[in-house]
Amino acid sequence: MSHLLTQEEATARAQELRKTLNRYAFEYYVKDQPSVEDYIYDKLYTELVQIEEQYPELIMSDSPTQRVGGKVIEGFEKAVHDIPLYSLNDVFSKEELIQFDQRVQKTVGHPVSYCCELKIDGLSISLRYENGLFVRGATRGDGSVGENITENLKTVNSIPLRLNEDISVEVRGECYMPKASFVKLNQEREEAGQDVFANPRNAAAGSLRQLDTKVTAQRKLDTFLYTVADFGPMTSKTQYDALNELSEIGFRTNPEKRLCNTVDEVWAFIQEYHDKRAELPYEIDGIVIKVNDFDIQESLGFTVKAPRWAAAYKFPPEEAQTVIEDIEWT
Ligand SMILES: NC(=O)c1cnc(OC2CCCC2)nc1N
Repeated sequence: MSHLLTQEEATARAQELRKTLNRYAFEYYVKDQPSVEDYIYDKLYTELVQIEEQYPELIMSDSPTQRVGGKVIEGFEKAVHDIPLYSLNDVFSKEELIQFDQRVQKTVGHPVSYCCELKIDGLSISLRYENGLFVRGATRGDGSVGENITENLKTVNSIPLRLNEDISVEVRGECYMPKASFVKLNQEREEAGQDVFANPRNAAAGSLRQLDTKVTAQRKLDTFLYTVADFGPMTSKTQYDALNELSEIGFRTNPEKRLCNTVDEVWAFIQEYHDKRAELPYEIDGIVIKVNDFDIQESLGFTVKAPRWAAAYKFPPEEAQTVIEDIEWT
């Protein structure tokens, strides 16, 4: 119980509590390695809530008390992407994968290494940080203009409100609903006589388009980040290293990545995760293959809509689910 603190004591204590609580939350939601029991977190959280009630001017944007939502907004403002979000060229067979690799080698003049990642079936998001603080979150939209959903994304526990370093970057990734959360949500909706969501991707889209952020906060969404758009002071020269650097500065990244030196190694990764797909705690709809070296990516460039240095190998849809309707909101 915090006895009545002076303004100065409260300021110092609130800063210390934000720092400690954000570290505990990073360990729990991003590294999946909590270092303290929940009751410790809850006790400190309650103390911070009391201090913020006593001194509301001490409520900072990176305070964990801001995650519970509660703002009801009128609508979503537009969010212009200074650096566009690209889509991916799809391939559907080993032959098409080999053709992709041949085209890359022909342009580059030598074999290249690929960073292979699971293709998470969620919603693309772009996150902007200034001096370490989360300042804007947006949907992909048409790649150039999306919707500002910052208030909703603040309720997603794996999105850091403050990075481990006070740097300015813009990163992109996927916001998704874990399979277990999807099943539980649909059971609740069915019991309440509401429509159920066709799949976790629709459920995530529906959850992020909520104007009442308290509803978003209850939906247990999660993230995997995979692209650095504005590097700021980040130094990675390859996609594989960039994924590790994203994790170091505070983002949740998918651990199932693999550096492949030949198209046969890429194919082995594709087969391995096609077989593992059903046991993953989140839905994937394929594998993303990216030329690993950023300088070589730059030499390959982009077509109108997609990079020449990446391909998405698409898995056939899982057992056909009755798709009620796809929420048209990319
Ligand atoms: N859904 C995914 O998991 C995913 C999607 N896209 C990308 O990379 C694109 C982004 C810009 C060019 C390549 N990687 C991913 N892992």
